[in-house]
Amino acid sequence: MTTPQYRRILLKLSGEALLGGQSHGIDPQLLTRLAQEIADLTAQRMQVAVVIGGGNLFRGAGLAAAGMNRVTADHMGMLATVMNALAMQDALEQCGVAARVLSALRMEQVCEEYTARGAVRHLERGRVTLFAAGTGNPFFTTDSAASLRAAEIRADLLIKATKVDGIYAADPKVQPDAHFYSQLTYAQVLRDNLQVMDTTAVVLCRDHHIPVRVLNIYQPGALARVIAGEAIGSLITA
Ligand SMILES: Nc1ncnc2c1ncn2[C@@H]1O[C@H](COP(=O)(O)OP(=O)(O)OP(=O)(O)O)[C@@H](O)[C@H]1O
Ligand SMILES: O=c1ccn([C@@H]2O[C@H](COP(=O)(O)O)[C@@H](O)[C@H]2O)c(=O)[nH]1
Repeated sequence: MTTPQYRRILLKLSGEALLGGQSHGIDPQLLTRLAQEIADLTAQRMQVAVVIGGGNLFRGAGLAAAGMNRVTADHMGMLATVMNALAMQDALEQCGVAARVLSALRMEQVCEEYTARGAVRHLERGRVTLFAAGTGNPFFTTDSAASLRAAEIRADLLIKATKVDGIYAADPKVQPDAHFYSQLTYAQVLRDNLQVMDTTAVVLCRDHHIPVRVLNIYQPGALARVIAGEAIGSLITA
């Protein structure tokens, strides 16, 4: 086993990718595989915090485009992230790993309320912490929540596990021949308006010196390889 290159990471998992091959909900096999990969990291004494998006269930912008009040729509989006976090908490527990969902919106019958101190305490005790309900505010995304939480808990690295292999000069789903970047700066991502992560998230990571690695969620073993120091996907640094 190689020595981990990081002590505390924040892993942002795409909600939409959790669909796997399904038309809605969560692919149970994909969930179990991801939970096992997270469990493998904790076995190396890594502290792992997780943010899961809500794109497999609801996105506020999509609901608002269909006519719903945007704030209500974003509340639904945030609740979707709570459901995904609860599913991952269960999958982790089935792998024998202690996990806690900490929500930015209070729902004490369901999970704990997020506080930075509470999160760090859980992490230091070896529990995977799942940050749910985004930032707790409408008009934000879970990418922004991931960078905010990464700054609050002083994560060494933010990993964005998404549906593409990394960062390209343009959306590879639109331009399949777009140039792939293995490493780039926060300034370049912002200047070229690369849409893989929203601007707020990139700026927060830049201001708090948090490197960001973007990789493909569908690539089994990618997390362990990154933690061992392999250069998979794309790395954003200063
Ligand atoms: N320059 C780019 N490089 C890489 N991907 C890009 C780029 N521009 C746009 N994208 C798109 O961004 C998507 C990832 O961003 P998005 O925020 O939608 O994430 P997500 O990981 O699916 O999150 P969620 O489902 O949780 O909202 C990729 O699937 C890709 O199609
Ligand atoms: O801080 C936040 C984070 C998220 N939302 C809403 O949730 C959905 C799902 O998140 P994704 O990042 O799109 O996966 C998002 O579309 C927003 O509607 C939020 O309001 N505030």
